[in-house]
Amino acid sequence: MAHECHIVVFASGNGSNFQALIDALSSKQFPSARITRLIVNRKKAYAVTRAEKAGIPWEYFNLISNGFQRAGDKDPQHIKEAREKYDAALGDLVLALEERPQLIVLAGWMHIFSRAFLDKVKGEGIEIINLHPALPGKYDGADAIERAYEDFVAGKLENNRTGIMIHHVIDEVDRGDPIMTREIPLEQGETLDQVKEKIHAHEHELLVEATAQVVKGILQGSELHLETEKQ
Ligand SMILES: Nc1nc2c(c(=O)[nH]1)N[C@@H](CN(C=O)c1ccc(C(=O)N[C@@H](CCC(=O)O)C(=O)O)cc1)CN2
Ligand SMILES: NCC(=O)N[C@@H]1O[C@H](COP(=O)([O-])[O-])[C@@H](O)[C@H]1O
Repeated sequence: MAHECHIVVFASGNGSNFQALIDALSSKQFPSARITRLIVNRKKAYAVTRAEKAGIPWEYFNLISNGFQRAGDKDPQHIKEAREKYDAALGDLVLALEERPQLIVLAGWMHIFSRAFLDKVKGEGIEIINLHPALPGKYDGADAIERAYEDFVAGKLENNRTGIMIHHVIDEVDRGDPIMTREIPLEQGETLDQVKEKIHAHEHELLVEATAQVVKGILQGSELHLETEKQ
């Protein structure tokens, strides 16, 4: 049977990048892969609607509504412990999936993982990649597009260019090795919404390209493993 790469997508919002992956995987050009689950941490994420339309099972798993953190609790130690318990439970959830993934794609997932998730999942050989709307080493964290645009308007954006990247996920946020990057020039007079629209269009392309590259590597690795086992 042809080997197939199982992908779990994590999202927190609209899911347009998730949709780009759904559409790409239905084409013959994409290497053998299937999105076996969507995981969201926001109940109203439109990504859920996209999953339902595509017949992809989905799971809502939230730090507060699943009881890991009390709403309004501001104690830093409580928050740290709650996040670690949530992350460990989310890792267990992934590892318990009937179709265990070989790849996790963070497509607009707005939660910073602790090592409680990363070590558990990576320890089982599952790769994690993330889409970030900035170039390596620039605008780490949330609201990257808005911050780059603010610098552009203030005449402080280097070469009047921002960009996007897909990178391996490590503990340090947005500092994992880049897989693919793309520079995006900003033009005088562009509004923030126009810039966002332009960036999202590039994201949809690059995320598909980068995911296909990672999937090919996973499939080749599996074939090599199977060959070795036969010897
Ligand atoms: N350990 C890692 N976790 C995550 C990474 C990563 O590289 N390492 N990438 C992020 C995705 N991301 C940027 O690409 C990102 C997402 C969210 C945040 C953030 O500040 N989150 C806050 C909550 C914000 C909110 O709920 O609106 C938080 O988690 O407290 C920063 C960067 C995914 N995880
Ligand atoms: N730091 C992570 C981050 O900012 N990710 C960004 O969230 C958006 C999700 O859009 P989508 O829900 O339409 O795919 C995308 O722009 C993605 O780069």
